[in-house]
Amino acid sequence: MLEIEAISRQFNGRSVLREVSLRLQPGEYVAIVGESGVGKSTLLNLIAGLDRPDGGRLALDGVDYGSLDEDALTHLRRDKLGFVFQAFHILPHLNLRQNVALPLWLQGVEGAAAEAPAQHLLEAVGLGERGDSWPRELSGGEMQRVAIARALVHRPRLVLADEPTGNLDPANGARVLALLAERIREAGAIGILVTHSLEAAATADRVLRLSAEGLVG
Ligand SMILES: Nc1ncnc2c1ncn2[C@@H]1O[C@H](COP(=O)(O)OP(=O)(O)OP(=O)(O)O)[C@@H](O)[C@H]1O
Repeated sequence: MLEIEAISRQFNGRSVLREVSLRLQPGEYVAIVGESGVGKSTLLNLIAGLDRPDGGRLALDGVDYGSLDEDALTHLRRDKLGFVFQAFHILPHLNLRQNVALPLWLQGVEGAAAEAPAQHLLEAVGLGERGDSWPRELSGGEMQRVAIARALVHRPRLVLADEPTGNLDPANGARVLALLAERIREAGAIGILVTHSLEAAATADRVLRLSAEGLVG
């Protein structure tokens, strides 16, 4: 279970999140919408353990983030999280299959045991023929699909996606959203999709709106 209890975050004395709370059970997939600048990415970064709240509590499967040092948070991210960022963080010196296999390598999975699921995910995002290509050869939308494949390859308990279809045409956008929903449901994972697209949000089970009043469903 993901527990977010009254978390707050300020930047330079300006309050961005005020006592935001949310509880999600395994298998729940929600979309978060809201005006630009309201704090959606800030909230995802806190849930990912990439940033710390100024107040409140976050816990995943009973483990309180506040009790974890940076190393332990890195391990939690490595083992339990799949994150599709707005900037894709694709590594230029690895080919596409290797980029997708990376979360498995970090868990100590090697060789075909990592490459086969990576290839499978590349096929699922429509890049099955491109495993040997290099990131510099890709379009923005192709990079985005590689990032999504990489976020799902290690079957994470918690999938966070920040505007994952921003660079995609409607057909590829729909394909990626269907893949996200399918993987989350199949694995009984928790999914959070941040998007400005109401059409994309509708592919989740529930849509929550973030505003100054908090998250409203
Ligand atoms: N590291 C930071 N330092 C200072 N201000 C920040 C930082 N990160 C975010 N902010 C501010 O917090 C506010 C919320 O930003 P955030 O990116 O979370 O919004 P968002 O809802 O995701 O917006 P968008 O829909 O435009 O992506 C913005 O005003 C932003 O300038």
